[in-house]
Amino acid sequence: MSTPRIEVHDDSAALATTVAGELLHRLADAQAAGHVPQIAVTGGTIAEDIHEEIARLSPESGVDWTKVVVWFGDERFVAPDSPDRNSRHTRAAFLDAVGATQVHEMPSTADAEDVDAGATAYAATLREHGGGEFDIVMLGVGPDGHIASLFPGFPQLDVDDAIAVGVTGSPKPPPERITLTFSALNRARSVWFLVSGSGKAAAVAAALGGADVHEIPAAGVAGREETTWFLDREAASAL
Ligand SMILES: O=C(O)[C@H](O)[C@@H](O)[C@H](O)[C@H](O)COP(=O)(O)O
Repeated sequence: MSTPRIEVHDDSAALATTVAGELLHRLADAQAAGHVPQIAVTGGTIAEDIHEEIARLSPESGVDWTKVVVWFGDERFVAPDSPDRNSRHTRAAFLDAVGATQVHEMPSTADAEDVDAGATAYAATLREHGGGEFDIVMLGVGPDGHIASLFPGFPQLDVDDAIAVGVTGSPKPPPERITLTFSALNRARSVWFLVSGSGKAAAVAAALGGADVHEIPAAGVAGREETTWFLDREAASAL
């Protein structure tokens, strides 16, 4: 487990541009070394800003997005055309624009009979590709310290024999979701937390201050080689 590194940027726009640029830089380096990088993306508002910056900056980056494997850290278990689908937003924000072709969406209600079956199917797909050999996992953080769809006090926090699980009764709507587990997330070489706004400041301080993972799930994730908290000033204001 790597020691967390903290980067504080003036505002969400600077944060989004920095993260997008760093991601493209890492992907280009990996491809130059003959590696097909695997990343996991997240939902949420700062992620959306970052994704739009990736689309803007990618043409100059030299990254071949047909040689990047894209996974999702979590997804809402809703209809495929629902505006709640993270994959729908992520495709619109950058995946379609950059020409990504190796994108593994989590099942929707059209793909699986229930959320647990959907999680089982996604875990099987992950295992076909190495079982979560993520180079970079990007995670937004909720005001309650949740990451992906791992919420405080939920039983999924204690699941250590599966890499993806179903969630029902999510405190953040919609209620049904599929999420990677700590087991999967902590396999990543690099974990990047993407956090903007004063509403997250307490959760950021708690996560970095050694909070229990059952109270602040963000405290339960670290990369094997790198853990970086990309913050804006507001999100860093309680540090
Ligand atoms: O599907 C989801 O809802 C997201 O994956 C979720 O984990 C998100 O990343 C955080 O809730 C932060 O979201 P914001 O950046 O919008 O606060």
